[in-house]
Amino acid sequence: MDSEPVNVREFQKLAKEALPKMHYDFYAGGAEDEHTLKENVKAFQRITFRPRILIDVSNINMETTILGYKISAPIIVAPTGCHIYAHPEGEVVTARAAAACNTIMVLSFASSCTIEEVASSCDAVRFYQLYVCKQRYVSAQLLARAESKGFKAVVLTADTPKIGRREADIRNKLTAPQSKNLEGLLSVEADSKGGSDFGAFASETLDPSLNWKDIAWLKSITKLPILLKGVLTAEDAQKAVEVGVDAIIVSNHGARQLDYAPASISVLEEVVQAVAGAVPVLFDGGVRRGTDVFKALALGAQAVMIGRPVIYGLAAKGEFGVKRVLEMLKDELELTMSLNGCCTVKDITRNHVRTEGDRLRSLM
Ligand SMILES: Cc1cc2nc3c(=O)[nH]c(=O)nc-3n(C[C@H](O)[C@H](O)[C@H](O)COP(=O)(O)O)c2cc1C
Ligand SMILES: CC(C)CC(=O)C(=O)O
Repeated sequence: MDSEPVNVREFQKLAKEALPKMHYDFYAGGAEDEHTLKENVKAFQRITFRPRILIDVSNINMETTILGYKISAPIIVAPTGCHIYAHPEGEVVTARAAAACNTIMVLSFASSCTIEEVASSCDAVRFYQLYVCKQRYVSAQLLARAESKGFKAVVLTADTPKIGRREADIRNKLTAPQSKNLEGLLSVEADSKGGSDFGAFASETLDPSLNWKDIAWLKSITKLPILLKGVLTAEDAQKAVEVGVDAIIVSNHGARQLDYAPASISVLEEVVQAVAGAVPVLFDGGVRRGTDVFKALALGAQAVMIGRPVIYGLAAKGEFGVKRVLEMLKDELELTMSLNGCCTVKDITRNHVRTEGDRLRSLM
């Protein structure tokens, strides 16, 4: 592509050109037939607006707060592993870009850079994403390090008791992650049996016995607020509130875990209704446009998290690329708010969107 990208999707093409196939496929891929991967994006396309007119939109304010922390717009950086494949300096660069955009980055447990490197890269509010390992002391130690380095919340990813079947990674024989955080704590060597070493490492490391009772364990080892990531049903949303998490993240892990899990946006409202305002609900999966951000907010999300586009920005143009991705989404959100007649994020309501469900109900 000769010209500068004009939207977030165009960064994907640049990233594909910039990266070795094995690493591009790791970032871009989903589980099995990638049905959910496509649905995450397509389901947004089935939601339309009910824009309101003749509202003074000369001043738009996108600011919001997450767990009391002010951010410039309801768009934050999702936890994604292995940024070193996209940029030689890895997550440190992503962290700087997020900070420059006045937003929160969630640092992945599978980050290439250490917690300490990211913490000292720049001043910003950051959250830490936790996987629970079979060797629980590893998770406990990493969380303690994040807490001592000023991370403000822990995102417990609950949709990965085992790693999803990512066939591109198996075909490419993806190598195990380079994780400086784990040095001295855990070996990344694993027997892939001819498939992906990355998958083999994850299978040997993730604790499939993790269950609802372990939220009490997590609370016993940290004072940080807990966000539970991977909720897709009303039942689990209610349980999450009962066990006392501080926020819920509606997510299907960017369609990398269970294929034929629902598109995240298609279940957001179900979760929001079940939670009934008890805790904030965040959202991720398939957000590629400011219009997508608006739709998620209209269906009850407090903020959205961005996964792949951030990595594509990093791979294509480093810190500038991540900033551009976040700015493009913010600019598009601002315009979408203006054209829907909303001056602040609080003005965005359920009445501003029409979902597939609404259309079906209107036919009955
Ligand atoms: C390359 C890649 C690595 C990921 N690594 C993690 C991870 O370490 N922890 C986690 O909770 N989620 C991880 N995710 C899932 C993201 O946090 C997020 O749920 C997803 O990417 C959102 O969908 P999107 O990519 O369509 O924006 C990863 C996603 C991708 C694409
Ligand atoms: C399973 C992890 C080690 C990484 C991850 O969450 C991902 O690649 O989606």
